[in-house]
Amino acid sequence: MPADDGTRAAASTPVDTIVVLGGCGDLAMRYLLPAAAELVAADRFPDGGSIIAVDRDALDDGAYRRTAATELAEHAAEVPADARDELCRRLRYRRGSATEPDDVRAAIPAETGPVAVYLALPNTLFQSAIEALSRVELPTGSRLAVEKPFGVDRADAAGLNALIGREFREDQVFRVDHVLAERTVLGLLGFRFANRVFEPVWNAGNVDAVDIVWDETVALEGRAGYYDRAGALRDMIQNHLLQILAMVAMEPPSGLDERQLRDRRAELFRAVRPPEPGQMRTRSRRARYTAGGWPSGESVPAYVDEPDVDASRGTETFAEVTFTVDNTRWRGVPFRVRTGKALGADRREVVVRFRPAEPALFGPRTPPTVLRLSLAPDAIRMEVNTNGGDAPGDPRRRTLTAELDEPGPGPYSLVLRALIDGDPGLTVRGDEAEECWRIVEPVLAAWSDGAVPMEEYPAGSAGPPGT
Ligand SMILES: O=C1O[C@H](COP(=O)(O)O)[C@@H](O)[C@H](O)[C@H]1O
Repeated sequence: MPADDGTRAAASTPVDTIVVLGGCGDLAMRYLLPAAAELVAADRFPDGGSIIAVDRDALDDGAYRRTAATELAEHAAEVPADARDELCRRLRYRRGSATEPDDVRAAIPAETGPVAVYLALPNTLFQSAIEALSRVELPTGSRLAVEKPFGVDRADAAGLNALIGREFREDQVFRVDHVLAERTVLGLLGFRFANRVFEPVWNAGNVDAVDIVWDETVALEGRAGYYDRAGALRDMIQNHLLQILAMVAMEPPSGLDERQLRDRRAELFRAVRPPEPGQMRTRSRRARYTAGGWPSGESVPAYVDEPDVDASRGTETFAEVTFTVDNTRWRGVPFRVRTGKALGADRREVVVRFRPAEPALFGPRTPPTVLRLSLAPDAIRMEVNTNGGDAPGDPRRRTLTAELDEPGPGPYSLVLRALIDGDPGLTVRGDEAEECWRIVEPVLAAWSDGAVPMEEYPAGSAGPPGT
């Protein structure tokens, strides 16, 4: 780690310049610029602030702004046009390579205060981009944002952490996981800890099982170059879904600052157990979509026939794993985590199934209470029993619903604002990233050894049979 040379306070000095390495890429165009436009619209982008995009395309400021305006019209259509135009005026473009120190140095304005450097790059370039950055004298208090997946396995993540740690203190590093900034995920803190009623029943004595589901209708969206090397488990479970699991299962923090929250999540990750080798076939599933279509009539080719997919890699587009949490609160409770692409419906939710009520009054078939914390649209639903009007012993199912539909910044806007402010609480600490790899590696190994068969499901269906 670099010496704490008295610049610690500077890490939380707001920055007004964000340098995006990979400024022409999908992440920048679909997520970062729209998020920045939202901040401009909400008057939360720094006064006089700018985004400097660095990429290899032969563009100048004007051409980059025109490209960005077209992309913003598509991906940030709900942001008022004047805010999009204002953001475009704040964009600069520098042609160069993210892995060439001279190019990166040339993109940093002279006489500037701290900057944020955002690696919006394929993760195969992280190491060389960080090595290049290490040869650039960044202004004191500058910070680094890195996208996921953070590394390709635990050893790789540890190597990246060590490399980053030579140049940046941990509080200057933002390993972005935008799902942590999703309203329902963030709202888990208030739901669990700002109510008296849930915490006492939030344990193995009362909870039967937890499901964390992230089903997507979208297929590859032109991202085969990345996705075919990642697969569903690395793309979604190693990071986003394990982070949701931690927010559901962690112990109460003693404060809401980044240190307390990340300590609690890291402690929870250390207790998460993947299936034992002999359980892999019953506690994990992998599958990939075959040709099919959506109810709109649009047809979808089989995954293996998608452009740029190498069928010999055997990449899964659906993954399901049942983890356990080896601590006093959760011992014995299955946490089933599942995600897939090209499915028939979008479904993103945490489902907490409680143990059945005592059967004495309403009988053994009374369904248990089920709590559904849904994302997109954000809502909390609790399926409970009452007794019906006709007879006292006739249970009726009712749903208590709270829609969380207040307008507000999207997750990437919160991520960018936190980066500007220097608050890494919504990001992943180095030890969390390594633990998450420790959790999924045995599953990846079992799958690559062929211990779990690759199943199939037609695109547009509910997933492999029985899921
Ligand atoms: O990081 C990723 O997330 C998206 C899902 O998040 P969303 O906020 O865009 O809905 C997923 O489709 C993608 O494969 C993954 O890389």
